[in-house]
Amino acid sequence: MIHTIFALATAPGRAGVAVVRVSGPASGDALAALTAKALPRPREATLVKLRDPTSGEVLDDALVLYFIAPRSFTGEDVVELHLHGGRAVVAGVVEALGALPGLRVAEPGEFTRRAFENGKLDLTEAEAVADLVDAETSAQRRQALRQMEGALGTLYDGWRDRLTRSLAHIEADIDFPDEDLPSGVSDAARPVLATLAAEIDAHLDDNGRGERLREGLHIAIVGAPNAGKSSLLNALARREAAIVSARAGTTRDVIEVHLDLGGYPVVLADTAGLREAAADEVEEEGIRRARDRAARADVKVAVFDATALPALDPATVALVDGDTVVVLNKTDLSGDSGGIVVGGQSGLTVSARTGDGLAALEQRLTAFAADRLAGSGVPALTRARHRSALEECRDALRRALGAPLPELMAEDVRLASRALGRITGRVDVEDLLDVIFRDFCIGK
Ligand SMILES: Nc1nc2c(ncn2[C@@H]2O[C@H](COP(=O)(O)OP(=O)(O)OP(=O)(O)O)[C@@H](O)[C@H]2O)c(=O)[nH]1
Ligand SMILES: [K+]
Ligand SMILES: [Mg+2]
Repeated sequence: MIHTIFALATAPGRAGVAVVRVSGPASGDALAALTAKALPRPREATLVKLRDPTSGEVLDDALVLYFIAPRSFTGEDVVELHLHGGRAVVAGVVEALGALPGLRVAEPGEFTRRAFENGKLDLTEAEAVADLVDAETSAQRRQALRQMEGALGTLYDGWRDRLTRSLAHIEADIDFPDEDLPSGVSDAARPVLATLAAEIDAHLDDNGRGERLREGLHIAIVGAPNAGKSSLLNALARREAAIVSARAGTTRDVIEVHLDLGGYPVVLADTAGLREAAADEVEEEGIRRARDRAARADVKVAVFDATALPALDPATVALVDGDTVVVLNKTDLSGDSGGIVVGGQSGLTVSARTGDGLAALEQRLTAFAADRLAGSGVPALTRARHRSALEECRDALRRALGAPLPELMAEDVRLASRALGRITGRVDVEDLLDVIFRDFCIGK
């Protein structure tokens, strides 16, 4: 029996409106039970009193919508209850729904999973629903919307169609080897497979742009103790996220803030000051974490202290590379000391205290973000899951191209096609679904 599921679709807590979603064959019955009335016309917002079916007590004056299968988000009968967003209202309605026969609370992602199982969405589109709900910046929103509209699914399905046609050619070769077919039909498949392998390679070779756009560009602030790293993080975040003090070795744990730089998501990390003689094992661990974070960051901000000039902290200098923005801080104290050049890069002069130079620093970081995350209009793969399936597909194509017999070629083309099909969910993906939909929150 298919259960009818329900859940609060909006964020929990007080709000102007809260939406409870119900999906499944008993949705209409549930609505009728709560209203003690005939069902409203489908897809037409209707104001009704919702009552507890047992006690008859009025729970809310609500706007309700009724969708009949298959014309709904999940492809099942769906009811949406737009309630006044108070905790007691929501609790009362949820409790009343739970008491009805055949209804149960939805699991995380279960609405979207049902939409997938009913053919309303492919897997990349379902994943995009989660990304859209999680999107914090405009670039993330655009990527999620594009994927939700099917940009990735269409690309992968198109590739899969080409493989299917090639496979037909190869199989013709196997089935009718003696017929007078134009010399070696499977030879005709070769250029098609080679082109596709090259296209997949180009798609994979994107520096993880789409995945990074989902997660944010990682920027690590590094420098000697007291260079002003935490002050700089706070100034960029426009809040006191990290403790600042005149004592060297203040910061130990890595402190992260999420920023929106020109529409690009950035995870900015403050780290412990680098020095040889750590005060204790806690600071030592902090420095280890700082180095680890610097090594994994997409971009580093190397902070030097203008009051320490002409000395430049050697541990920080050693970390400067092509992915580093060099910054000279505390220029409010140093008078006209001139700039610094580290690793061939002239440093930006800033003051975390007065805010001087911070706009230029933000611009430089935004340019890094745009360079790493901006798309060229081609949809980007957005998950490690897509990447590994595409690599599997490409490897199978390579094997197919080197296959000595049409039978072996056909087998590898089948494997390549299956790998593509798993991305969109066109082939057996039962084992994947729990993992994919587990990341959704309840009500999606
Ligand atoms: N005048 C002036 N003082 C600053 C500036 N930036 C930081 N400071 C001061 O320098 C001291 C150290 O600043 P922090 O931000 O704690 O330095 P840090 O690099 O995070 O230090 P650790 O966490 O110990 O490695 C504090 O007293 C700050 O107020 C600046 O631009 N100008
Ligand atoms: K400090
Ligand atoms: Mg600090």
